[in-house]
Amino acid sequence: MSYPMHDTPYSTAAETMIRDAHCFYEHGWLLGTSGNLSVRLDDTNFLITASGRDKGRLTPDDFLAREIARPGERGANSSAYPTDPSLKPSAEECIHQAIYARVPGVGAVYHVHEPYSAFCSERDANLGSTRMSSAEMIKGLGIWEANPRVRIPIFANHADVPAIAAEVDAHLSDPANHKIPGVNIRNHGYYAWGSTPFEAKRHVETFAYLFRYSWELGNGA
Ligand SMILES: CSCCC(=O)C(=O)COP(=O)(O)O
Ligand SMILES: [Zn+2]
Repeated sequence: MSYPMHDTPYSTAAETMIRDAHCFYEHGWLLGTSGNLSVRLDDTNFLITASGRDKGRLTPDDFLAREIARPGERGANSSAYPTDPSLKPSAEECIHQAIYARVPGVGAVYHVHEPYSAFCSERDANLGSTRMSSAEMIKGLGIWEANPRVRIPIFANHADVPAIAAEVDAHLSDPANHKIPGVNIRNHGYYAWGSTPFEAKRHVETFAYLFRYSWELGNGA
């Protein structure tokens, strides 16, 4: 399977994810093949990491293109882009599908296994969300209001991943829930998205700071 030439949406998306994944890996947020990344290619397709790859050492051969499902549909559609048929998409593709289908203008979805998000999810499971209380860093989520009241929702980590995706899909079917560009999966890790890969990366890093801040401060309420 030949990798599309340089300076195509496919090659640019792959190169961006290789670079961003390496950065997250160095932080310790993608250890042991954990996490997955995707970038939109056009109106109807995105490029996603193949399942089980070393996210610290991704190569251009570790991605495959998928078609975006319609809202509420379970997506698992191959794409018109050339894709090695032996590659298996991320086991969590359906969560990426729900985010692309429900949130208008999403250009990238990044999922990391960052430890403080897991600590906070255990502590705050009974509340259903974690309060993000560092007012200055909340600006990194694109929220600039004074005294923002920001909480990131926590979803159950069902063994059946499509069941997680169905709950994320239901949550995002309400546009009022689009203000926070992320969801946390209990004792697992979080998803963050943005209109571009740059913005998705900024949101991943901002959530990492905010979860650690919340945990270190012991601020669970
Ligand atoms: C040790 S990682 C377990 C699976 C997971 O949660 C994950 O994020 C990676 O799954 P993928 O199929 O995308 O490699
Ligand atoms: Zn995961």
